Amino acid sequence: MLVHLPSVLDHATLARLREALATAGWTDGRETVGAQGAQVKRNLQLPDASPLREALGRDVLAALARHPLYHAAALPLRVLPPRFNRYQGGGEYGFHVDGAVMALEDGRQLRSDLACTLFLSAPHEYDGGELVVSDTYGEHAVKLAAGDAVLYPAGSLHRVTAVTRGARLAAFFWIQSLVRDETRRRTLLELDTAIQRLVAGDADTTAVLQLTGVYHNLLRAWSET
Ligand SMILES: O=C(O)CCC(=O)C(=O)O
Ligand SMILES: [Fe+2]
Repeated sequence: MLVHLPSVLDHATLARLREALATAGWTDGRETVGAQGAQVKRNLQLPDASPLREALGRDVLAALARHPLYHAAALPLRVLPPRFNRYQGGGEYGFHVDGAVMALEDGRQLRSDLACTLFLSAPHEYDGGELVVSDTYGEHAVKLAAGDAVLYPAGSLHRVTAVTRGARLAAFFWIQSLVRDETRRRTLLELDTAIQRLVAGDADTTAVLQLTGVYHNLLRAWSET
């Protein structure tokens, strides 16, 4: 399931992040992947130890914390601090699957259920740079407005096509969800969305209450902490 999260960043925050990244010190993106990833990865990243990455990563997480669809779709339990990447001059990232288990800074581990890319460049600023996610329905090319994000399964084959003009800036990170199974996560999102629609309309409040109970009881049954 791919979920589009519109307007994660407001204009002011987006402008501030872009200004900070314009003068940042970038390093080879191959530093954060294994041998297989290194064969297909051609991009730049902010180094993990960079204080700028930490500060901007906090801004990204704070913006996501205010986004209702992010919570409804991801049901986040743990999140890896965001990284920032830059593709330019033919830079690309070939088909790969993200590592299943990642180390958090506090020594705990994170199972990467979901990956998230937050676009920081507008589509007209670069050619190429589509995030292509392959699933049982085929390949989906994603290129979003600056400030928008997409959630996709970290276990899906995905790639970023070569950026042949301009530069593509993005933040990316991984999420361990309270609900590991994608079908269950999708069911909860659909139920949640339907309930929100009923609440916004003129629905029978007793029925809405009952459905809300069903939602929470399914979440209780399916969530792992
Ligand atoms: O740049 C992107 O949109 C995705 C990057 C990616 O797939 C990765 O770093 O594993
Ligand atoms: Fe990836």
